[in-house]
Amino acid sequence: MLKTINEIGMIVTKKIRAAVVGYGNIGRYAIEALNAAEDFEIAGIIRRSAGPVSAELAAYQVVDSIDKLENVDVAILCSPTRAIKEIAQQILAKGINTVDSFDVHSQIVDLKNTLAPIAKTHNAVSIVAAGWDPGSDSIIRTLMLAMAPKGITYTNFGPGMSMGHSVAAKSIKGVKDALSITVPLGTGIHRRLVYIELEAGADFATVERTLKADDYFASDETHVKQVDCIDSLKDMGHGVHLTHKGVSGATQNQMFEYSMRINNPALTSQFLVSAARATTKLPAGAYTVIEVAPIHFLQGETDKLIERLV
Ligand SMILES: NC(=O)C1=CN([C@@H]2O[C@H](COP(=O)(O)OP(=O)(O)OC[C@H]3O[C@@H](n4cnc5c(N)ncnc54)[C@H](OP(=O)(O)O)[C@@H]3O)[C@@H](O)[C@H]2O)C=CC1
Ligand SMILES: N[C@@H](CCCC(=O)C(=O)O)C(=O)O
Repeated sequence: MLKTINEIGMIVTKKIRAAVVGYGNIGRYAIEALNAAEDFEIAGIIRRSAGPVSAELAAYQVVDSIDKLENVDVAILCSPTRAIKEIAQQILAKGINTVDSFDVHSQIVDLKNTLAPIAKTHNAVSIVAAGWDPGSDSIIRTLMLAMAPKGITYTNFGPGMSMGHSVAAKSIKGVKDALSITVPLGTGIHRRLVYIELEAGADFATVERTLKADDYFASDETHVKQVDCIDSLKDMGHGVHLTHKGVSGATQNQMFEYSMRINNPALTSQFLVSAARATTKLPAGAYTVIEVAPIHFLQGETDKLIERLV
């Protein structure tokens, strides 16, 4: 809940009004997660083209610009990673908080530093890279390092569907649909199996070459296979096995593990909603998840949460 002061100076609480930007996999599950969170209400859904509204969205305002929605506290950006920087800048400049699950790890610092001055100028908050990896896994890696500051952490994904890699593959000219499966080879090394459904007349060899040169794939062993129908292969399950072996103080051989098997968009969207809540509790600026106090992600009174969790 948001605490605000009304016209006669009284403190009142109200639900956090969230807008969902982009109605793909993450967008769909974001609506589900918002509906399950009692401190949120859905201000509307922003699509590139508002078009005719499908039955499942009939209960919501579907618009092509955030300006057409009223009193939005936070925009949950469910757009492709490569569109996030542009969209976040525009929305923060209107004084509206943003959260995203931007997942190009090497560009997160740049994204945060680009958004921070805009957020501060317009009294808004942005939490970037707030899915599960980057996102909740980033917090686990941070904790592991706090518990054993010397040592090596391995992040082993899958096997499962990477949304980021699938979106990157789908964006290549000539690709109708794509599914990128991440296969763990151990010690943080992965193989990519990318299934591609081509547009009529597209050349497979050109698509394969373009895909293998894309930053999402260039540094991993990548196999591209042409198929007739992506939908018949698609399963949005994924997972991670994180390990850290290191040293606490001067004592060696400290071993930590963290594992999960998940529905990828459901977890990503849930954490985005938790991050959207956190934006309402922070001073203006841009943050990664490891810079946010964990309690800010949760609904409820501070003392009660401390009693339950600490
Ligand atoms: N950090 C993490 O842990 C994770 C991050 N992600 C990130 O989430 C992103 C979205 O994934 P997913 O929901 O599967 O993707 P989808 O392709 O299913 O959905 C993206 C939606 O964004 C809109 N869109 C499409 N192209 C553009 C564009 N060029 N510019 C602006 N908007 C566009 C469309 O919605 P509309 O037609 O309504 O406009 C589309 O449906 C991925 O790129 C991935 O990087 C995903 C999972 C985990
Ligand atoms: N960012 C990922 C989530 C983490 C898994 C991953 O990075 C991978 O499979 O390569 C995704 O978009 O699904």
